[in-house]
Amino acid sequence: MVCTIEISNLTKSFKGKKAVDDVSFTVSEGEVVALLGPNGAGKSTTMHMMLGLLEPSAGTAKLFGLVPNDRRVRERIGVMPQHINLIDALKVKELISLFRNYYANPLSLEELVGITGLTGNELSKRTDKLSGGQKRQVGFMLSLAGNPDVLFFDEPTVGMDSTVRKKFWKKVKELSAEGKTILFSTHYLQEADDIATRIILFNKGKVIADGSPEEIKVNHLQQTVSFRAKESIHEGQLDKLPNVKAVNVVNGSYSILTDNADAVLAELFAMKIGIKDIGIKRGSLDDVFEQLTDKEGVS
Ligand SMILES: Nc1ncnc2c1ncn2[C@@H]1O[C@H](COP(=O)(O)OP(=O)(O)OP(=O)(O)O)[C@@H](O)[C@H]1O
Repeated sequence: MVCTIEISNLTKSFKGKKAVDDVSFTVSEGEVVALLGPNGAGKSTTMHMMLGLLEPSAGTAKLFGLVPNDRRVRERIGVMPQHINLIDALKVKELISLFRNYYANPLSLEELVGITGLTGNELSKRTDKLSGGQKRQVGFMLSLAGNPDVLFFDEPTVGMDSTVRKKFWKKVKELSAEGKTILFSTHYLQEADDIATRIILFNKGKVIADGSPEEIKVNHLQQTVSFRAKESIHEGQLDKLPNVKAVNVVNGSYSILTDNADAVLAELFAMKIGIKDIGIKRGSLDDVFEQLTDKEGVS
């Protein structure tokens, strides 16, 4: 796999406080990576350093082995920032033409319109007459103008209604199928779970988990083993078992929180307490997010 993005020990401090703290990772060609994390976790700051919009306090960000501000990099990337500022005096169509002129091999206007599905009426509007959601669609279009290999979307779907949001992700999936590398930040765990091949979870400026949505769930998610028992269980007996993190009893039904449900079940059977009505529940990505960010203590 060709390494497209290489982040090494990236750090950014604002007034002595670390917004991004010694972050390292690589992204290979064709990956769809979600940067996930609570407000202020450092996602945008990391992205801005990758794009050469912010100078790192320490460490490096390289794209295609080059510094982000290199012209050869700029020609191969497309960016949809969190706050989209369009030139007010221009009509959408004029703005797109302007952007297409920046690139050696731009997509045609027809291709770009086809991708985002804006109507002729919207294309003839001045950009200051667009709604917030329409501005984001134009931002999406502009990010694709140069037919880039790598796309960066910073919280792309904020302000999009559900229809536009669905269309947007459908298109992103198509772009990914074409082999484009895509990096996006989001607060919406469902989006990350549905779209990303990989999630990098940020908290307090650090990467606290990195893997496919499935790997993150398997490696980081605690499970709940629930059961009833024919024999009585002494108080504290379950808490002493090696893989048990917490025990809850409601009306004779036990719930055990654990990282290893198989081991807990083996221990319960070995106790010969006649366990029955056994259930194992593994939570969602939401639970992982809460567990990991809580453990690290979100400020
Ligand atoms: N220009 C700046 N000056 C001072 N502090 C900043 C600046 N930019 C970001 N920060 C701080 O850096 C930290 C990380 O911010 P960042 O915007 O990267 O987080 P984020 O994960 O993208 O958050 P959100 O999800 O809210 O967009 C925050 O504490 C923020 O206040």
